[in-house]
Amino acid sequence: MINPNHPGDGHLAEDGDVQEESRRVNETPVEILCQNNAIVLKNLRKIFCVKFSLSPFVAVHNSSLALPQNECLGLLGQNGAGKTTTFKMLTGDHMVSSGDAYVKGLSVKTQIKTIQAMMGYCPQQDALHERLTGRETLYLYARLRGVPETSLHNVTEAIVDFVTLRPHEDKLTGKYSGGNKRKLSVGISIIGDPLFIMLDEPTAGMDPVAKRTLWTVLHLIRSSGRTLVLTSHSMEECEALCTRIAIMAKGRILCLGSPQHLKNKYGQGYTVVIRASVDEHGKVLKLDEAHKFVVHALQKSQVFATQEAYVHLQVSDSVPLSILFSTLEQAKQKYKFQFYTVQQTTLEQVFLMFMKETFV
Ligand SMILES: Nc1ncnc2c1ncn2[C@@H]1O[C@H](COP(=O)(O)OP(=O)(O)OP(=O)(O)O)[C@@H](O)[C@H]1O
Repeated sequence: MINPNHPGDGHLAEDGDVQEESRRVNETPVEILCQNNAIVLKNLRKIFCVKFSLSPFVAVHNSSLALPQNECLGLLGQNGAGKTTTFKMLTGDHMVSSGDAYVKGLSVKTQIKTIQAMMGYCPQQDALHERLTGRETLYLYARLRGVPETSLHNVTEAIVDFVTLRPHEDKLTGKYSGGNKRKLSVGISIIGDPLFIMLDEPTAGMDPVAKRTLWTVLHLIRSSGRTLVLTSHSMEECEALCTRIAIMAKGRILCLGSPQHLKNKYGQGYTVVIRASVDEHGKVLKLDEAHKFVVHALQKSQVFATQEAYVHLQVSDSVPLSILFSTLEQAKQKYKFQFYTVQQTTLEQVFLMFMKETFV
């Protein structure tokens, strides 16, 4: 994807929605943007000076967006896309190189202390003291947050239940599993009922039950008028929690919108998965022939990924389902593959397609 607006700068193209949002944010005075939005990024840029390298490294290129209160923004992208760097400029962990970001109308460059007082933060690496128990940790952070002594017990008890740490509250955090450490870190971030909650990969390493419980908690928190920003590698998590998703690559926001909008825009059609047969020596049989037959017969389809005995095809929704199924049945008879599945494109597939297109 070539972007004429950024010559020599990675040549990645932002989609129309991102360009429109950037134009709107950059042309509107900050005071007006901040009246209607909880968080505003205005040409936010981060450059790192790299040791032993003459050229500085641009980790985040001029990001601009405005997020209304009571929304949850998900930053998605491959490793090194610039999610954490963007995030850390909002929390004050990284200095901004140029541009600015505003939280409730306050600049992260000049008013970060006031912003931090309104913000809960779950960093990517758990910042826990391993010789304190979970309960002691919550007491410590609640005191630091300024929770009155008389409320300490109730506040910490509620959080222990919220993040399902009751069976582990009196164990030393140094003995916690990775998932329980994440639960405690998320618990710390919601102490004091902050207006803004920043979560860097909040559910990494959690089991599926704990994850879903936490999604419910975060959903409730957002419904009560809080604004959330999270980074995640889980599309399922973004679909469950985020009202807006920004997909990043090489320091740029490439597309922006609600999960449904992104699916409608990029995920039109069906994903077909074919599982080929395998002989007694583990050799995959006639997978190439089978998908070539299907792609040729359907025309509006393409191979999206192959993996051992599986091939994933993207099929346009202009192909009638009757034709799609009869073609797949014919191919199944002809090439004797084990089975096939047809499903509507998910957000995960949108993301993978986007990344594939971006990095070819
Ligand atoms: N302190 C630093 N000095 C130099 N380069 C850095 C620094 N921190 C991050 N980077 C670089 O900036 C780029 C973006 O990193 P960042 O941590 O924001 O990515 P990410 O999208 O959060 O990735 P991940 O999903 O792996 O956490 C990477 O290429 C990284 O190597």
